[in-house]
Amino acid sequence: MMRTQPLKVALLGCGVVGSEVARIMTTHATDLAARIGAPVELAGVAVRRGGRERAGIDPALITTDAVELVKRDDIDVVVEVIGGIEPARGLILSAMEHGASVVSANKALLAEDGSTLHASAAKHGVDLYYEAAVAGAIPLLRPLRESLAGDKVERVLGIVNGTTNFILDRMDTTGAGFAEALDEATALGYAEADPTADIEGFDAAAKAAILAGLAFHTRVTAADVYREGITEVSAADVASAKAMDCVVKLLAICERGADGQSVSARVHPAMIPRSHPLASVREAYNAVFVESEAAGQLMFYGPGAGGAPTASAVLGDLVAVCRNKLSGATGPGESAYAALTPQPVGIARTRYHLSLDVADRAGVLAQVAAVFAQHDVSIDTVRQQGRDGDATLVIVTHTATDAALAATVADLRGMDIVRDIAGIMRVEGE
Ligand SMILES: NC(=O)c1ccc[n+]([C@@H]2O[C@H](COP(=O)([O-])OP(=O)(O)OC[C@H]3O[C@@H](n4cnc5c(N)ncnc54)[C@H](O)[C@@H]3O)[C@@H](O)[C@H]2O)c1
Ligand SMILES: N[C@@H](CCO)C(=O)O
Ligand code: NA
Repeated sequence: MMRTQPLKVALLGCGVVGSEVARIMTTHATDLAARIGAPVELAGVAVRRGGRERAGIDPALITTDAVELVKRDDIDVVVEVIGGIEPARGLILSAMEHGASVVSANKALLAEDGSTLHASAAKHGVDLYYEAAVAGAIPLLRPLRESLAGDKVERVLGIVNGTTNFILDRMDTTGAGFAEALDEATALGYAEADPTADIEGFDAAAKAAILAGLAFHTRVTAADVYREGITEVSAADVASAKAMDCVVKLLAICERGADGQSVSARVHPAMIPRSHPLASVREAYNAVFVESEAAGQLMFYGPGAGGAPTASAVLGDLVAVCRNKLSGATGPGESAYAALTPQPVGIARTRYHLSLDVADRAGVLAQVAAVFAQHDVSIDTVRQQGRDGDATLVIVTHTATDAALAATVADLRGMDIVRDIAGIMRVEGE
């Protein structure tokens, strides 16, 4: 039975994502009503600066006073697509206090202070959904929160930032350096005017924190995530990867520790074999593997950004929270019961690629190998290229801890026979 009284939605922010949310709410109104069981009505749109016409939005709905909008008694759901920590956090908390469920796309806020938002949602008996916050349109958080709630997730591994994937893909296909590829990403509208959050890995680290929290039923914040961006990835690194039939990707990796009591989350560039499915993720696409005990390996792939794809995820959440409102229920809240300990990256074990310029004379390889052995870092392969009395040793290790590799590199740097060390990069996916 269709309820005639509409559910009222307040939209906070009308930028890239917000304008698409408003458009889809209008153009799909009949279908949305049928799927929810009641019409949904856009009851107010908060913008930063008024006085501008916004396509398809009744000017009477526009306000520059988000604070008042979220306090309105008649609002059932608040959709927050402003971004950043404040005023988004204050507005969401106020909306919940006034009885509204919240849909947000705000990874920065969820990764910094998701538990405060979840606690407020629980206290006020409302929903907090945020599928759009990680990997845009790709259904990923709901599968983790709901579909896999009966399984035991062991590892989440993926490409969760489209801008950096675009840049690394260009470096791989054209041989361009980082700066040149970034310029192209900016010109094509993939990178923002200030690309820091993407290229330094902050965006991916926020997403990794959210994924780790959901996967392992533990509170994980952005500060718990080890983070390296892609600004130091050189054309030479990409060429070294190619020589090993690998490609460089910015990966987010969330793992349960071997002790069963800890979790590690990290974001860094890594070489992966071209035969690995993540190697075929091109341009600005995202892809995430989830490995769980009973299900095995699952792969989620699709557009991780953009107005319409992100709005698709927001609308899915809007339908879910509206259905919950009508049935008087709420969806899953925060699940942090496992309370695993977030671990520093030093304990994570990965393989490493490094390239050493050394003097080309008898005994050098043995001396270099001895330093690896001293730190219990086992060498998998060594490739030597001679040039003008010097030689380049391209070494790939077996799995080692970050701490052991760092100590090895520090000792190697102190040796007379080692002229330079370059291309230090983790190797994943083998
Ligand atoms: N664009 C994407 O591809 C994408 C993908 C996934 C998630 N997200 C997330 O969605 C959110 C919105 O991103 P976006 O790309 O639409 O950003 P945007 O900058 O295009 O839009 C944000 C809008 O909020 C407005 N705003 C700022 N302060 C405000 C206030 N106090 N009251 C009302 N409006 C205010 C700004 O004027 C701007 O128009 C962010 O949290 C972002 O991380 C975006
Ligand atoms: N800047 C992000 C947008 C989606 O969160 C990206 O490049 O993936
Ligand atoms: Na998503």
